[in-house]
Amino acid sequence: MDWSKLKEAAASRPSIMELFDTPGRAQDFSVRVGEMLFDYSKTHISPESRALLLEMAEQAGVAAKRDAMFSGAEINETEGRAVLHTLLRAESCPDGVDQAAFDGVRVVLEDMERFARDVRSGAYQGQGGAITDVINIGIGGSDLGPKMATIALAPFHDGPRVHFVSNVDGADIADTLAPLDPSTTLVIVASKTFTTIETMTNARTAFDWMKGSVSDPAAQFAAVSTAEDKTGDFGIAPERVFGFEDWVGGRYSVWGPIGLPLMLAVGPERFRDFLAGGAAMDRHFREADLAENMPVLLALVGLWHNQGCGHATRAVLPYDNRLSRLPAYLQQLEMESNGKSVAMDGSALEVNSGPVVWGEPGTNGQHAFYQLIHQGTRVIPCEFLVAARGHESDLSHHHELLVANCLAQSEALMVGRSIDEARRLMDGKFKGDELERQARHRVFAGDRPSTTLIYPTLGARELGMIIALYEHRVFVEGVMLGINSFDQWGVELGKELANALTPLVRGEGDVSGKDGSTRGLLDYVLQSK
Ligand SMILES: O=P(O)(O)OC[C@H]1O[C@H](O)[C@H](O)[C@@H](O)[C@@H]1O
Repeated sequence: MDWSKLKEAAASRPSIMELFDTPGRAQDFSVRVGEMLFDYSKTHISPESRALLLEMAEQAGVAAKRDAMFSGAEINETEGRAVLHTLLRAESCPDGVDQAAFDGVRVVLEDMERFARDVRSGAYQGQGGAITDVINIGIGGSDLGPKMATIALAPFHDGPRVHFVSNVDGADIADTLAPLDPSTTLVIVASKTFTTIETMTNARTAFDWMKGSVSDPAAQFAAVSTAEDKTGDFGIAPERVFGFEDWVGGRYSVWGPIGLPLMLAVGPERFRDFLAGGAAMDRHFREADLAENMPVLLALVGLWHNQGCGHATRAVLPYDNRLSRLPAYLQQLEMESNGKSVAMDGSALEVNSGPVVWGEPGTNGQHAFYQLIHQGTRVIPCEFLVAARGHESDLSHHHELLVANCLAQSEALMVGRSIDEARRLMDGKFKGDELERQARHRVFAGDRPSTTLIYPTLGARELGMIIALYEHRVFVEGVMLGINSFDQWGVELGKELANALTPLVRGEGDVSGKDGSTRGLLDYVLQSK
């Protein structure tokens, strides 16, 4: 892929305000899927640079690679696997996919639904009565997705309380277990591999806690994994083991059994709405022309900012408090998928890989880091998300303020405040050189890009659409960068070294092979024991 034209186009970009001289820009640079609207007009992308980006998408074979993914081709070449998380939400068996795989997904979904109904109705009980609390023990993809989605759909919670434990830091599980009654708690051990050290350590701690109070602790455990044999070794009965296949990547797994805590919280019907939202975005992604395709356009905006303009980070700013974990979820989805230096063919990447993704919900971030976004020396493209309506109809004045703040931020970023305006503001308060000096601090350069994703209200369907939108965005960016978005070799080295260091932290073994810094830190730990 030749990135030089994109870099040239980015280097000679007109200002965003100039681009708005063309009538109809807001409509032309917006796209809808159902009632969801993505507005990318407040960026420096001109009709010409958009045409260039679309041409690059054509050249990269985005459409063919998308079709290959949906039909179950082994596009995860470094692990020899298909990439079929979309099958978890498919309404019919896609061409090319084995009918048995589709049927298998439906069977597990129905098993989950039966179990969720039993837990929610009290037909399945703990040894002290109906289940009041569920703890999901998992990390990475086995935690971030279900946790983010469970928080997002809080208005629909009508099941047991759901808690999440991920960190190997004993503080996480200790704080979670402290207020709970083991005899009415269900523990879900969620791990694709069922080998992840953090999850297995937390699961054993939870088991011991349970054993202290009930006669049959394993009876209050369920498991979600691709390694069903290992769940048996842990003592979990097969009827509470929900399996999935290795063609579902961890960070793409919330749609299947990894979503069990969400289903327990909101019920099987809402979970189906969540799946339907994902399937609706899949349909759009498969059927819409690239130029009208929301995930493709979101990806092109990302590539324009990162690989074109050289902006190394992007902020995800949900004006939707229940999407508070979306930035953390997207950090895994985007940075684990596209944080690579090697192209699919083993050659070094010629451009930067995926950006650093970060963010916090608005309006909180406004009172913390937006200063840098508005006046810092680096440009940070912002991605706003906002619902037109909140769930709290009796608090609509809160929501009006929320929406006004969201729109104000994207406007302020684009329009800025000139030195003349700043001088006018300071006039009368200061004079001469002091007026000039004071005015300069109050200038906003403006011309800073942002996009806005707006939807009627955050329901299960909308959440499904949003997550699938971002999944496909990551896919398109990965295709255009020529990388494999579906492996994660970069997490392995740290795990191996942690295993080797664990005995040294206990004071066992020889530290002489370690570097000076690591030896010094080990010394500190051992002396503090
Ligand atoms: O679900 P598990 O097998 O326990 O894996 C949990 C997580 O750990 C790994 O280190 C990967 O980087 C993640 O992609 C994965 O989601």
